[in-house]
Amino acid sequence: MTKSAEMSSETPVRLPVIDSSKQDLKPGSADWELVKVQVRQALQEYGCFEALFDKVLELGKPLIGALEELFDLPLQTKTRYVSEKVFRGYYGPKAPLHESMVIDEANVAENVEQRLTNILWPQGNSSFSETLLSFSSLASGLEKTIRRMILESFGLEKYMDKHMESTNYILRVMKYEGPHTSEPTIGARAHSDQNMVTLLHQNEVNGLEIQTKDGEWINVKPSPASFIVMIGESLSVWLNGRLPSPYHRVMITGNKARYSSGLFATTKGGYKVKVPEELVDEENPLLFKPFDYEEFLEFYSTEAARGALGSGLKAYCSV
Ligand SMILES: O=C(O)CCC(=O)C(=O)O
Ligand SMILES: [Fe+2]
Repeated sequence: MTKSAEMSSETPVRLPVIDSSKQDLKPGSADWELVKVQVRQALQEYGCFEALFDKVLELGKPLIGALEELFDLPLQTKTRYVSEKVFRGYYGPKAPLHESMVIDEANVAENVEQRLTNILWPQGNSSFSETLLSFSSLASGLEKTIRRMILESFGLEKYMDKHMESTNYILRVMKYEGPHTSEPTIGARAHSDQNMVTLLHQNEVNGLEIQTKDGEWINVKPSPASFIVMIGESLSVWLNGRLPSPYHRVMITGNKARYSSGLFATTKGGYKVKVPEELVDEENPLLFKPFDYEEFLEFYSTEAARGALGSGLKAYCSV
């Protein structure tokens, strides 16, 4: 672990950076077609890229302020936030570093307000709700653009409405305590995301690392005006393996806390994720069976299943 962390600090490889802020980024425009090609290339190679998106810059400060306010609450307040669904609610503090809160349908105002904010602040906290909502709607808007580009790049845009109708935007906000050492310390173990597409934004404390096809770890140093965009296993499966979902981890050093926010586009329960017939032929046999993401999560939530499945979703639904 230490060895590869050292290697990563020396590697000059950088994630592709794609300007996604252009005013007229409308389907069919020249800019759209250009960005679409860049997105497809980056995802093919890394399953991931840095999307410059000016509008997120001004949200940075209020967002980090909201996360500080949230994680500074007493533990007995934070643990009031629970959910009957797996992988939602409050997690932590996990030794030694990590806490997080996860909420469903984070782009829906009433949901954020009633299910999260009012539980933590019974007297209300509208600026907190508004800040989280602004982040979720900005990120989900960009996610839609990117999803459309990906689908178009495979000639599969006719599935776009179905994709959007079945999407649940989950927000996960995270705090990693600084370990007070210059030795890289694990904040999040190496994993690939199991959902469709992930968009990440962080404060100035770096730590995210992405593994390349060659097994090298890239240190991600995002601009404050960007999102890191990553393909999850669900989309990789839907595309019959055509795009990779990258392995990544978080390594923390130093004294400052790292805050990050992730918008996870997932598939609602009751919808099957099924490889489109256009991607299956003699040369490309069907690799994955249709699955329900929420059923998968239920199954995956037990320690034993995680051990048995190893790589997660792909093992669960492989033909
Ligand atoms: O904190 C980050 O930047 C990444 C977190 C992550 O990989 C995850 O929540 O799946
Ligand atoms: Fe992740």
